[in-house]
Amino acid sequence: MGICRSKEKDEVNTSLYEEKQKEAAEHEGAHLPAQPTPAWVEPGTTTKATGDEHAATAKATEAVTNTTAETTGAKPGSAATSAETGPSTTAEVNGAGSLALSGACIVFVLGGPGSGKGTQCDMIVKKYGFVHLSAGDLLREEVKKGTDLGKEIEGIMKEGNLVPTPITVKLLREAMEKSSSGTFLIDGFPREIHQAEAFEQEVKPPQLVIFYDCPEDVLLERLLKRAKTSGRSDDNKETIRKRFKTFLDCTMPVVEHYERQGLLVKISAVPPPDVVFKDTEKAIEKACGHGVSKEQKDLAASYINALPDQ
Ligand SMILES: Nc1ncnc2c1ncn2[C@@H]1O[C@H](COP(=O)(O)OP(=O)(O)O)[C@@H](O)[C@H]1O
Ligand SMILES: Nc1ccn([C@H]2C[C@H](O)[C@@H](COP(=O)(O)OP(=O)(O)O)O2)c(=O)n1
Repeated sequence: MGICRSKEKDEVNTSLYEEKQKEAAEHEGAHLPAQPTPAWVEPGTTTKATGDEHAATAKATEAVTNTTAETTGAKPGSAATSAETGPSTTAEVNGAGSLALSGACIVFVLGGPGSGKGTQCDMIVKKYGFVHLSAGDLLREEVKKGTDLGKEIEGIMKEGNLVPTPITVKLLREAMEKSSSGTFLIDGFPREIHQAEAFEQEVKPPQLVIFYDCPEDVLLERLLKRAKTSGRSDDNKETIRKRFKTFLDCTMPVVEHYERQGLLVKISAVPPPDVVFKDTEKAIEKACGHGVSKEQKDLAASYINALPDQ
């Protein structure tokens, strides 16, 4: 294995940062801002950094913690304000998970690279009006910004590896908090057990986990076809092979984890999209009810807009 991140690998950031802070204070009297402890790290449980592999994580997570406070406008009780107020975290402030999202209906959408997660999510949104959040898209948006953090993320994705959990969970939680909807499709997440634990602690557990099952030869063919138009730097043969390995090593344990919990619905992703969608519909309606369709929402909005001003 070796390419999956672990809770310990991400915790390493905290200890590296603490070491840097101490060094700076000792040698120059310089002061680095306090770093918020990730919600799942208990005080005093951080592990020691052991190699270069950890340095990349440290740099990337350090960048995200620094930009969090700058970009989020530091809402009360958010991870951003905890940078200023010490050890309190979102989970501590709100209890287990985010209070604002406690009533949300969450569906995780998993499957190998190219299994059709995005395709099915688009169809679900059209029919049921969920908010679709793709972890990969959120990370690619960061890359597009061209920031130091974006460059770090780009390097990790090009290698077919997983971006540190604190970064992905932060991006997802912020996107969820910005939305007024209570129903979310979280696509391409969690990619490893550690991500599932962090999300469940910071936000809440999912109602349903859909797994699109597809053999590698079919996935490869689809991805190579998609590569002609996607413009994605990770849609090349070498990176695709690495992504398959990451999926088997890191994400399949997540699939098995939710299967044991009775939350998983496994759907064959081999047939054409509309056939796959028939099974998708059944899974969604069983777990979340029919919800409010997009048409119903649009209709309601048109009535509200037509009301005369008070
Ligand atoms: N059921 C399917 N049958 C054939 N091709 C599909 C199917 N679902 C998706 N595709 C195609 O496969 C490629 C990968 O689909 P996408 O939805 O981007 O996958 P993912 O989000 O899982 O990476 C796309 O080019 C898409 O058009
Ligand atoms: N939870 C996640 C989701 C995606 N990533 C990174 C690593 C993945 O190879 C890339 C692309 O993921 P995305 O879900 O967009 O695409 P594929 O399912 O691989 O086609 O993003 C991550 O590190 N953590």
